[in-house]
Amino acid sequence: MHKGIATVCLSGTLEDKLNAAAAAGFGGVEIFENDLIASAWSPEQVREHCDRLGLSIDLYQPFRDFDSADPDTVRRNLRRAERKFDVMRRLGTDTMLVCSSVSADAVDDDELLAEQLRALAERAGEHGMHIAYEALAWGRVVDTWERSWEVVRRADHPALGLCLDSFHVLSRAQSGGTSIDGIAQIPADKLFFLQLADAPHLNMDVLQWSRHHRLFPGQGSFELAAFTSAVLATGYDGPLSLEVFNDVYRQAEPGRAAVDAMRSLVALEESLGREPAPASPPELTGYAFTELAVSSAADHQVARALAAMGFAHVGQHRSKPVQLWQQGNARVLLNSGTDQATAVSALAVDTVDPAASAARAEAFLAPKVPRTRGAAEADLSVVAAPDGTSVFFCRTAAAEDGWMSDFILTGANSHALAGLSHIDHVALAQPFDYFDEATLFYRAVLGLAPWHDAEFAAPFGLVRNRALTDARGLVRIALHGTVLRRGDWAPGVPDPQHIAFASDDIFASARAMRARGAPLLSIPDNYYDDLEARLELAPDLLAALRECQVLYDRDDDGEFFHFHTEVLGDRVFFEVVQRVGDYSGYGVANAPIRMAAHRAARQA
Ligand SMILES: O=C(O)c1ccc(O)c(O)c1
Ligand SMILES: [Mg+2]
Repeated sequence: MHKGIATVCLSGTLEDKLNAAAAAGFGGVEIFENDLIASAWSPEQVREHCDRLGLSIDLYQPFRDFDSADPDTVRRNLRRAERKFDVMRRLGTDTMLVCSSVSADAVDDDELLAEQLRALAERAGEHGMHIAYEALAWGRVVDTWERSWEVVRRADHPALGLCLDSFHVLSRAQSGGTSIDGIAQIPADKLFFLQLADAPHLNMDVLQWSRHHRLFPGQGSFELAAFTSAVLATGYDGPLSLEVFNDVYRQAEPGRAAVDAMRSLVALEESLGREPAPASPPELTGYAFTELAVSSAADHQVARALAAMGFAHVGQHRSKPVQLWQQGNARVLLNSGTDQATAVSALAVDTVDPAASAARAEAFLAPKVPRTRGAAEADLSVVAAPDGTSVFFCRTAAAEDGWMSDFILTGANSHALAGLSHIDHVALAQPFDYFDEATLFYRAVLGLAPWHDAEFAAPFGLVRNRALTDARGLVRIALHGTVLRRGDWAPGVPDPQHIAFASDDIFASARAMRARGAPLLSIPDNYYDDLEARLELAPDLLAALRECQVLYDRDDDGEFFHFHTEVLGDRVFFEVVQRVGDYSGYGVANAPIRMAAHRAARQA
């Protein structure tokens, strides 16, 4: 389908926005008048530039509050509209957006409102143009799509139709004010335009919600696929046009934001099952490995910690300063060949079809990471996640030509000295500005689904957590970040990252690691006193938790046990977890305890 984007979604001047939209592969744009008025280009020059870029101008939005109880205001608005039809002719566009009025003098009479819109449509028709009428959720009188349809139906003019905007419809539907049920019955020739935006569920003033928090489809919680399907069921075949007002995207580099936006439409089309969509995500079977870039100073520190946790140095890369450490099926690469401070530099997922995974990543515009590779080394596909972490597609089971054959085995044994079996999850702090982009990236590229969302009060600020996982829970990625960053007081671990390993006997793992001298994190006694008060744990269990410094959580599905190492380098630590029953969370309730404990450990 024809994909468009409103200029309000992107940062910069009109020229910046058009160039970014075209580079990301959009076929059209909606131009908001302010962008044109501030442009040094004449409407003809804008049109020529769009032609050169292969962009159509699908819609022009020149003004608000058209209708009025005051006849003189209506007369002036009609005169102004005539001038704008002229601008639209010069731009080469034929659809004008008119939103329902938010003004105190908005017409509160469907018949009169229909008459005023008919007068506008009559003039538009004379210029070969159309009016798309849109109900704003906070419109003074018309605030649902049903009411806007009633008015358009009454006006009964061929040059007047509807613009549906998913935000207005779905935000109102959340509070029960409207529903998508009747949309499919709108005649296609009366549906002139479709604007798409997602949003997180928030309980706040709808105008503020719309102006600051809209998101690209797939980044929020709205049912965009159901909404869009209802619209397409009418027979609508106009543009799918993104209209996202968002504080981050309005400041972000427009080229990158436009790619993110395009990714959201490709994903939406896939969920509609209409287009020749990218092949569905190949099944993931777990983590092949996680790679840490280690600074030379921390190099030995991380290796020592892994050894004390029961890992063995089982392999050395043939051509790079990279070590493979392994315990059970948990594999960690230590790469000392970068100049980076110690950090998670790559995730490698095991997929049943690495080539198909890579093709899917390409279809979703994931940036490829160029690699150097020695003779006879595995040809691995790598893309960059929004925070810069490399994502590899591997198939560890394919022993002959798999990634592990790039390593010369040391002969060390990888049996589970401390009971670790595999990587349970990887947790990555996200820069605030990339949080939503990262959600969509992992959702689209890896086919993960957003799972647990949580916000919690931590010692150094509110933290937002979002975990994404595949259907079987074999690849879990936990994203987190501060909701707001202010000032430079930074006593916590800056942008922490951790790798969590699974154990099926957490106490045995903790004891084994302690005996081997692992740098495990101490937990305050207060925590265990509170656990006892809250959860009435059996005395033996509580004693074991306290002795082993293990944190505990439970919910209706099961129980969760976990403990952590101290921070290695500036920001990385390890976690060991045990899931019991169907517990699928991450012990978020304990995160503030862990953060305070990391701070205390650094001061000690
Ligand atoms: O926030 C607004 O004013 C506004 C303007 C135009 C739209 O299409 C819309 O959905 C909202
Ligand atoms: Mg809109």
